Amino acid sequence: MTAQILDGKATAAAIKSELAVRVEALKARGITPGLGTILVGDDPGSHIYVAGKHRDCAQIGIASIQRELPASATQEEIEAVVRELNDNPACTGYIVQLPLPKGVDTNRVLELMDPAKDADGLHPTSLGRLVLGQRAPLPCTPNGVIKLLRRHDVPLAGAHVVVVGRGITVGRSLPLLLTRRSENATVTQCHTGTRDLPALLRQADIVVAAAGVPHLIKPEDVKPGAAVLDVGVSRDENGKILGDVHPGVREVAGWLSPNPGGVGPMTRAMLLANVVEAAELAGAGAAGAGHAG
Ligand SMILES: Nc1nc2c(c(=O)[nH]1)N[C@@H](CN(C=O)c1ccc(C(=O)N[C@@H](CCC(=O)O)C(=O)O)cc1)CN2
Repeated sequence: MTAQILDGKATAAAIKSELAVRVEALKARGITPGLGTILVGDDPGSHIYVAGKHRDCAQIGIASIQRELPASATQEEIEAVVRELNDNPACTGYIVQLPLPKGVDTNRVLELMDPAKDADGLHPTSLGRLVLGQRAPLPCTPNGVIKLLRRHDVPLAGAHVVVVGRGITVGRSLPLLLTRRSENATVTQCHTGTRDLPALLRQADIVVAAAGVPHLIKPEDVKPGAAVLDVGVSRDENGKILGDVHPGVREVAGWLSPNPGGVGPMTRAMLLANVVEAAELAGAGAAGAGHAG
């Protein structure tokens, strides 16, 4: 068997075209969505991702507000930029690119953000709302995983999904999304402390590998026909991406999201979707207020 490729690049392009139409409609009503980014330090991956996010914005008509700080920035300096974007009316939503440099209190920075401007779904209020089943911006990579599966008709209801990883951008929140009634999957969450990971992987209908361990998922660990999504990113000495999934898995899996070209572009598309949706909601609120007055 050779796996069907879950093409994140093409799927993200289709989603971006749909979003461009919605941005045009917002602009016709005098609303211009603006995405802000706060990037601290020299992490090469983070610079690539943030540049990609602003390229995407330009493509679909979202305004860009970029803030960059050196790796030596203090907690206070970073927090001052957060406050500035909270107060900046051109910035309708923003993100703090993670990871922040060592020594910075990430949770304090995230908590200081105006939750109404959280474009990443990583503010404690957004994550709390997700737990409670309330409307909230969804974390971009988990939402991208689900949209990628849905747009390729991979069955989710009743599926056993093994999520490998417990980081805040993917592993922590993906099970929350997958177990909503609308998805109805059953999730086993694994991590570096999991005993006999291969035994659990072999039971999975869907594997989401987000551990950041190169080639952790081997062909013999995958049930024939399963969907395997490669989310983890490590880099070799030349900066080339090494995913969590061994290349041989392609011969066993039924579906495979490549890395690069799989979930990464979907993460960026879901960020744009959060920005557009927040602008639409704010616009609807403003219109409602106008009628009431
Ligand atoms: N504030 C956040 N920080 C981080 C998040 C996040 O969702 N919010 N997720 C990751 C990084 N990330 C988004 O910021 C991200 C990762 C990958 C890609 C992407 O398009 N990757 C390309 C390859 C690009 C390359 O050559 O390196 C692909 O997979 O094809 C976009 C965004 C951690 N931080």
